[in-house]
Amino acid sequence: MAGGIDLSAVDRVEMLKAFDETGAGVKGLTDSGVLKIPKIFLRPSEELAQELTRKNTQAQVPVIDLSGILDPDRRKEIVERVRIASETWGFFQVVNHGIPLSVLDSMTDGVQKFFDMDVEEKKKYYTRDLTKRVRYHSNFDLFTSGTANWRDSLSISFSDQVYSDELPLCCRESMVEYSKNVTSMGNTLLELLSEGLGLKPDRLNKMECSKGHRFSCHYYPACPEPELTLGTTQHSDPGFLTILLQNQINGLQVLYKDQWVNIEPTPGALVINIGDLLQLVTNGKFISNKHRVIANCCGPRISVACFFSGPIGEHKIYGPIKELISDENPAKYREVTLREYTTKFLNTGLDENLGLDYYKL
Ligand SMILES: O=C(O)CCC(=O)C(=O)O
Ligand SMILES: [Fe+2]
Repeated sequence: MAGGIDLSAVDRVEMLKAFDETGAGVKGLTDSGVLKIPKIFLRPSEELAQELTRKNTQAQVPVIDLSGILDPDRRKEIVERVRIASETWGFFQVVNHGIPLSVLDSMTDGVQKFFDMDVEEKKKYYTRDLTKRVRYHSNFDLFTSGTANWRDSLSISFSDQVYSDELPLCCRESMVEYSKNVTSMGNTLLELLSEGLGLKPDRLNKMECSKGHRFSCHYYPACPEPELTLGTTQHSDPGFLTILLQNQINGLQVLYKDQWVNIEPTPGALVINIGDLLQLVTNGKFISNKHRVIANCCGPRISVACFFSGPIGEHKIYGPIKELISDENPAKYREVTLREYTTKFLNTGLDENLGLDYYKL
């Protein structure tokens, strides 16, 4: 696809290759002082035209206070808020979640340190080989998407075993610490979500929804023409659940009632969202909502998305949970192996992905 701009497909591929070969990413462009963004980042004009009418500055994503979660009455309240947010927004922020602010700050500092390294140092990790556990790249879907995004990323896959000596030294300790904390929080959230579905607290964890997680550490440099591009194209997340840490620079937006709503950075808060696989196993009760990141004239914006996507690379099958379907409420989605599902996601550009529609019955 040649995107919606005046560029032949051949020219476009050449430009993408030239950009990719630098290994310097979008940060390299801003560091070199570009004043105009290269054509590969330009969004189609019809998409830009829609922007003017699609903003909602009033609505606010629910913020849920997790303090007192072990007290039975308080827990009921929290479960109810989590349920409502998951059925309506598919997004919420959590505060008083128990992860110390120092652990969050050290994680974003670690990401900053990684991207601040010399290009030659960073290049040691620059790869599009999906079998690598540590991958630094700009736009995982650079060659499959219509428009490139104004961001670079460092992607880390964790399994039960933590391969800490493979992690870049500048952020190793903070990543391992954050990974421990976020794993335990993922389990807690899946318990709350199970209870919100009227199921036993361990139901989703028993399905191994929180087994195997991956960090996407995004770096969004300041952009000289932010209104012409995006930090992240609109999409829904493919996994079960995402826990997102963001620094204090705005940009994340969620689509609510067909309008974009800002998710304001709140110190110490984490953003939680339901992914496509959780929508699939809950038979559509919880929604995996579209979101995106706008580009910004100031920066860098740093975020760390932690995706819980089930046991990586396995043939495990997921479909709507039996207790949630009935004659009146039949299965809306077919069963799918995790391998088929993941392969499909990774081979499709973010802006071309049909999400769950592909698995609808
Ligand atoms: O950077 C962000 O705030 C969001 C990133 C995101 O949506 C993703 O990695 O799936
Ligand atoms: Fe996302």
